[in-house]
Amino acid sequence: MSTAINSILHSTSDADINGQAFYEEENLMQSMEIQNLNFFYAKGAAPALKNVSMPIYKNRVTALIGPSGCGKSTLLRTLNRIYNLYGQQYAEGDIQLEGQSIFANTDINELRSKVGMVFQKPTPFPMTIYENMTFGLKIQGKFSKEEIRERVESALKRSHLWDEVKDKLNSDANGLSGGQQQRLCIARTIALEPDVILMDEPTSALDPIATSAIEMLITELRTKYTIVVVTHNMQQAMRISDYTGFMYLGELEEFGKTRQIFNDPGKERTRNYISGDFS
Ligand SMILES: Nc1ncnc2c1ncn2[C@@H]1O[C@H](COP(=O)(O)OP(=O)(O)OP(=O)(O)O)[C@@H](O)[C@H]1O
Repeated sequence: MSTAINSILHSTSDADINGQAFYEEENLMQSMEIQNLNFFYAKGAAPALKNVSMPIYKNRVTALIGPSGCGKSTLLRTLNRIYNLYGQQYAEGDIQLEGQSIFANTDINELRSKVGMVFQKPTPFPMTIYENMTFGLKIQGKFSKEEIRERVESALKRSHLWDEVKDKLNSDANGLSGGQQQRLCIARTIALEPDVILMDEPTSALDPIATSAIEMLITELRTKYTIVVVTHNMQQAMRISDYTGFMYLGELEEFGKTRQIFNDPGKERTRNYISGDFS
């Protein structure tokens, strides 16, 4: 399947337990496409990802689930080539972003501004709230002061943080609560206006109220961004994602609409995992 043919008529019509067809989606676009991807942490090492192929649909939330060590974070980290920071690690196969290979002639900074990342633990830089927001924008070197100010305000508003921080933009970002710090990290990513936002267990360090705020934010953000989220929390995957990939031992065992994966998985192993028979 080529990303050049970006518009996909998704015409499955599997029935749910009540006999309703609810898996249909029309005119679904692909933002990224992972094609026969293998990943190695070192030369000669066993692959951590084996022949993974899957679409990442535009303006949808895709959850990656699976038991510990199955390769969820590894797969996420290939999508903006963050693994390139570590010398020996390499990927084989291809990943396309808007129809272009991210491996061919790619300016890595440009890729990372198009495919932003939010980590498990909130990681504000040791700077003020405002400086956290402007850091990436300044590195790009193409925005006026006024444009930067506008982007900061707009991203903080979209992340529902503006009202809480607008009077203390020059305070240390580490003075914010964990949930606020994570929303700041999301806002910082959004300020760069990426196409895709990668989130690696973005709520696992947060309490239930902060978790709920981030989940609502993710659901809202998908109107503008494509989101890929790694989660161990099956309820969370069901609440926030449109598509789910179940991984097992470095392979993509099953991929589909979240409702289908959770209501009517195609594979015994997926069924066992989501019903808690192994973790
Ligand atoms: N830096 C590394 N060097 C070598 N091997 C690694 C490294 N990081 C991960 N691995 C291995 O790659 C495989 C996939 O790990 P990965 O962290 O992607 O799994 P995961 O599904 O995200 O796990 P978890 O749910 O526990 O976070 C595992 O076998 C792991 O041991």
